[in-house]
Amino acid sequence: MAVIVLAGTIGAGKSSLTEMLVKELGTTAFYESVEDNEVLPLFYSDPKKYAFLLQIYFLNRRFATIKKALAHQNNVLDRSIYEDSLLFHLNADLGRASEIEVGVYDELLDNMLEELEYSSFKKRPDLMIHIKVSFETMLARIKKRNRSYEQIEFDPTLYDYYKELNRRYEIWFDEFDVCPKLEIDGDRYDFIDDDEAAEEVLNQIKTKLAELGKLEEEPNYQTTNDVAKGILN
Ligand SMILES: Nc1ncnc2c1ncn2[C@@H]1O[C@H](COP(=O)(O)OP(=O)(O)OP(=O)(O)O)[C@@H](O)[C@H]1O
Ligand SMILES: Nc1nc(=O)c2ncn([C@H]3C[C@H](O)[C@@H](CO)O3)c2[nH]1
Repeated sequence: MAVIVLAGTIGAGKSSLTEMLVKELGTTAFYESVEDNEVLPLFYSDPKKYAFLLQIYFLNRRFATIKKALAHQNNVLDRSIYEDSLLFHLNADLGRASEIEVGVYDELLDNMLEELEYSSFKKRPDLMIHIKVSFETMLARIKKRNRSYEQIEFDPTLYDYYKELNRRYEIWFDEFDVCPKLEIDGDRYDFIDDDEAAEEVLNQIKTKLAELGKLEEEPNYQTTNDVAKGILN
């Protein structure tokens, strides 16, 4: 069984790579709640009012997703529960959550992580993949995807928010030690429009999975270096 989680800043390419990866590996995708998320547009229109509510919403949805995902043999999760705290604390540092809210949230998150770690699930991800992008690429991708409430034209303060978020993500990933990890260069590889880049990225992931013993022999799957062949075990 392999649980793969994709991490990265806003617009890094997590949903896109999730889709590619599940096709390649024949596994199941679990996407973050965006289109059906009624709190997200509220948060962007009034972050101070809705930061805490959005965070509780995401935490609840992520926990439910993890429970569902762990019922499957192999799966890919678009964004991990380990990033929630990073996003919330950035908002808290910007004065969008009170001290009490921060305390309640941190305790709730700890409780949920403990539940994943020690109770019936007993499961950490098998691989964390971080898509690293520069701030310039982050801005370009947010623009390209064009969700109205995420646009800097909609709220110019988002420029500093995005810049700080991207900076914190790099530190967060360097320090992340919950499970094996891999970084993909999202600036270098346009895995959306360039087939060779897509193949290269998939090969990097499959090679890492093979190193971890999470790919098994299967002739339909091949990497260019021939190290990793197979489906997730
Ligand atoms: N490597 C890439 N090269 C070029 N374009 C990309 C790449 N990755 C993603 N994109 C494009 O960038 C935009 C954002 O990608 P995507 O929605 O996958 O990001 P995300 O990390 O899931 O974002 P969010 O966390 O905000 O939901 C999309 O328009 C997508 O087509
Ligand atoms: N504040 C905040 N906390 C989270 O835990 C969180 N998770 C995702 N998001 C925002 C980023 C994208 O706009 C959009 C899709 O990723 O949702 C979050 N925002």
